[in-house]
Amino acid sequence: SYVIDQQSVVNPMLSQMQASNIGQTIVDMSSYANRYYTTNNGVNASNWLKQRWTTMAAGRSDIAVTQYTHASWPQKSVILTITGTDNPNEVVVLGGHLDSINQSGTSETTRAPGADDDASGIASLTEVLRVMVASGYKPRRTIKLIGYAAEEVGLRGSQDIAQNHKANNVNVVGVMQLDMTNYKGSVNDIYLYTDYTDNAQNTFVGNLITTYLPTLKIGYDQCGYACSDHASWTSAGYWSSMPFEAAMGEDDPYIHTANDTYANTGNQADHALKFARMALAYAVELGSDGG
Ligand SMILES: N[C@H](Cc1ccc(I)cc1)C(=O)NO
Ligand SMILES: [Zn+2]
Ligand SMILES: [Zn+2]
Repeated sequence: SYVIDQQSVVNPMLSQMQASNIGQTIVDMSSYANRYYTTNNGVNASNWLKQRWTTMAAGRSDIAVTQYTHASWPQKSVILTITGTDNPNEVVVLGGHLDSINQSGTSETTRAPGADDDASGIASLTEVLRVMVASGYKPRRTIKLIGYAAEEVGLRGSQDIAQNHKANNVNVVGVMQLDMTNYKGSVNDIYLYTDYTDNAQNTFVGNLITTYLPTLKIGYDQCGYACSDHASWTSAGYWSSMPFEAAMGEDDPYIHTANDTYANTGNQADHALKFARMALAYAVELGSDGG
């Protein structure tokens, strides 16, 4: 049952969230030539994120940051775990992918800044982390923030991780994917994709938006294929949602090229801030349930 009852905790946190912080993370991540899953740049970008999240979690003994080693390529996924206080076996997952790609082929020096795809999603999650730590928020359930490796080459990092959670019978109660959050290509603000996701959870996410972000307009659409890491969790039997920046065909036209830059999303992160706020509400409302 998706009860919305944490207003006194969520609303003060929402007002602390700032687009400028999201923009800085996008700039930092897109400064690597690329974040491709097989390059040294790609490996270094993963290590950068691990260090960044580790620094942000300093002082919190309930927060651990690890890298997930994938057998057949060098770029690691990054997993931040906030262990729940009295209901830690129930797990809430929020993710985005840390890799990038250039559709013409990506070698060590090929330019693939991936500012929107998907530094924007990682940056949105990073702002969620910053505000949760600043507020001293401690969830009852365990919350995991995941930067997946190798999404662009077949959702491979999330496939490994989702299947690993399934094999270990981890009770993941919900998954949210943020892949491309900063290019406002359509009339509505947040588009909930209805294929390869869970309908009941999508309804909950819609209710979170109307409750906490009432000025935002919600759209619905379908990818028609497994278009991001949420599909790995769905195929492992978990409930996932994929809030996306635009309607199909109206998304960022620069993705998978050297022109997927912060400048090409207007050197601002106002659109991504909507997704960060939605993600915070999702994390706290689901994370605060006692079981
Ligand atoms: N294909 C996806 C992005 C993507 C997802 C949905 C739609 I509609 C259009 C584009 C991708 O590149 N993810 O990294
Ligand atoms: Zn992509
Ligand atoms: Zn993507």
